[in-house]
Amino acid sequence: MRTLIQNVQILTMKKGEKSFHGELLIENDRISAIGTNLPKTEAKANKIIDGKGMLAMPGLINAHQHTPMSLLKGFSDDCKLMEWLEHKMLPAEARMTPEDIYWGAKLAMAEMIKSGTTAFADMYVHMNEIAAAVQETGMRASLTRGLVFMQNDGGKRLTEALDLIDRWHGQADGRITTMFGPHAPYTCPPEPLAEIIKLASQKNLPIHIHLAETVEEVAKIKTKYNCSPTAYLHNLGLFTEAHTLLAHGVHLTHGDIQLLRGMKGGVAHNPVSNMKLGCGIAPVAALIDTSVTVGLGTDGSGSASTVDMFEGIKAAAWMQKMEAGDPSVFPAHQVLEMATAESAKLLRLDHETGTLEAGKKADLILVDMNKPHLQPVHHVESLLAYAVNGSDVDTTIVNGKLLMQGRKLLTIDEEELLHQAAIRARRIVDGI
Ligand SMILES: CSC[C@H]1O[C@@H](n2cnc3c(O)ncnc32)[C@H](O)[C@@H]1O
Ligand SMILES: [Zn+2]
Repeated sequence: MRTLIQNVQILTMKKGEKSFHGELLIENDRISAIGTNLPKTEAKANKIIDGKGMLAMPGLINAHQHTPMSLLKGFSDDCKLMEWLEHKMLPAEARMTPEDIYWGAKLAMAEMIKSGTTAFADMYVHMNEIAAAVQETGMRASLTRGLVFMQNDGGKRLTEALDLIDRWHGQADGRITTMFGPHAPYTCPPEPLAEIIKLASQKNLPIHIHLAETVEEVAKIKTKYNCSPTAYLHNLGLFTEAHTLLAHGVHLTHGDIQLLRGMKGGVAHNPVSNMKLGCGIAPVAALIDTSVTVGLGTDGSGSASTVDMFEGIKAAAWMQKMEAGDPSVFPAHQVLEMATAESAKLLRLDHETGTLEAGKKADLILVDMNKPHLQPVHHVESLLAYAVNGSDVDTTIVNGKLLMQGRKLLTIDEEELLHQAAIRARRIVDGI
């Protein structure tokens, strides 16, 4: 199958490359050619997409998500993280059936496809159902069985994590990869955490974990282990043993950031969730100055209310400009890079996605720029970072396959999805 997208403005997100008018040829799952006036592309194509008025860019990569929490959006807002988690989310999650997880995950995937996300990192439970939803929807995902060791059934959960890895790593035409997912320093004692780090190192698989999200977490770990959450993970060898995706990293001291220097992986910054839960402002500039990779995530819509990465892009830029008291920090190109190429590094997918290049996977979106709020186009990247909304995405392509065109979902029955989500969400929260 060869698809040609012609007559389109292209932003590759390759370092130092400006946007240009041209064409892009997709052969099966990969980009085979990209540029201006490519020779004989029309003759080679089975399908032609006219990109007039559109902007082609790499699909956005959501580096931290809990997809089934889409069923809990708006259920508990305006309260502190621990209260939100312990009194609202956990009781609701205890009522979710595997089928609820499947439909909740699919609901988040529909929202992601419709707002320009092509790949995401997920941490949750009942991962077979989430993997099945990924297989059907056509998205790319790095899946993690979240591991909480507060009760005695941690062993069973670890077995489930290993089962996810055995069954799904590399499946769905390679669109699914897996990680280990110890939930957070405050839910994972040293012994099981050390075991997980050893397993991740042996299997050469990454670890996805929440870190230093609240001041309460920092105080808890200090009381329990007499160190910071970051030092706790460092002392267990995490940052040298495994590629690590750290979600949040809000409360990091200068000393903590030094412990992250040279780590494989990096930090998923979740500005919307952090602001909405009143957690604080992550030291993104200091992390980047220390050569720590910082990608962008939304967190689940149970906290963030939305998994629209274009909202995250705006929030990240504005939050850092405000914090620095300097509008020149985090310019448009840099925040777009966080949501694409840098997030790809966190998912260990940068050899395949994150930029538009011949040879890479065809994971890309077309943004419809022919709208009042997106005209005139002085600087494409400024509009993408500060003016585009998720609903401006017209077309979403993953692994060379169209998942949405003209805003119509092509792999999901939207009507059935909305019906299932509504009845299930009502049942789950009823009486909590
Ligand atoms: C064991 S699966 C994942 C687990 O994480 C919970 N969760 C969702 N968002 C957050 C967050 O911001 N901080 C900590 N934990 C979070 C989710 O409810 C699941 O129980
Ligand atoms: Zn989270």
